Amino acid sequence: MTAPAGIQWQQTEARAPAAVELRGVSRHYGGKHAQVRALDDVSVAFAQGSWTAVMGPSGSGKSTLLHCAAGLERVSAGQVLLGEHDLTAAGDAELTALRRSEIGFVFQSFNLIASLTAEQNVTLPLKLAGQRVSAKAVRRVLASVGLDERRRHRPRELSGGQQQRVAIARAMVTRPRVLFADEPTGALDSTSARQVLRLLRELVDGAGQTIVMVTHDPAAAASADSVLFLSDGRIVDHAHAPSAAGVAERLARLEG
Ligand SMILES: Nc1ncnc2c1ncn2[C@@H]1O[C@H](COP(=O)(O)OP(=O)(O)OP(=O)(O)O)[C@@H](O)[C@H]1O
Repeated sequence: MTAPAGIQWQQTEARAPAAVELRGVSRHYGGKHAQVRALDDVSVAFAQGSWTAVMGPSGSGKSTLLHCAAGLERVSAGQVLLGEHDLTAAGDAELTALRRSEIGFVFQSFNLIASLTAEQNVTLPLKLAGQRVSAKAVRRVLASVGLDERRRHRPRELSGGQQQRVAIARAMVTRPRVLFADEPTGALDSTSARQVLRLLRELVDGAGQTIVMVTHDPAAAASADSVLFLSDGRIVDHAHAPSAAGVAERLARLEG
């Protein structure tokens, strides 16, 4: 189904409240004469407990959408609502506090701190958020990603897939309202990628986690509940429970 550009798009038909919502969000870069509209009047609500993949050609605004929704970047116009919090109205200190307690972020390149063990990497967000550090809770979250026995290892002593699972544990330790993932399987071999996608599915089905994930990989996108397609900074299509072949075909049409 093709949605008209800029249409308000609800993530599921279900009436679950939105974990994060963008209302008429635009993000422009550059000056008056060479302006790029990275996001152009995007409205979308991501329901609690849903997993959405964001796809689109290179430069279509996927990372910008993720960064604006996660409060990593300010919008040029519109509103970003994270539950009851309006990120666009928040001052810098409030935004930092919200990012630390309500948002988890996973990157393609893991971004673990090389000098810290897996356990210390996972502990860090709790310390930054000023939360009590429970060694038991840290071990529990490492066990939930299958890495309790590797907790004393440093990133260089772990495989890419293991490092990404530590990064997911680190993002999840503060129990964020939304987990944002930017190409989480982009640097992994297919077996490790499948493991990471299985883990994300467990978080959604088992813990009701909300996930918004940018990916270029149709197989990864097909692991999500639904897929949002961007082109030129606008939502132009969406698919619910799509197959990898269906996703690849829609993407090819956009890239064509
Ligand atoms: N800091 C910036 N300054 C100027 N233009 C930017 C900046 N960040 C992004 N853009 C532009 O905004 C548009 C959207 O970029 P964005 O990175 O969101 O796209 P994307 O879909 O994530 O691309 P890719 O798949 O290649 O990572 C692009 O035209 C890009 O060049």
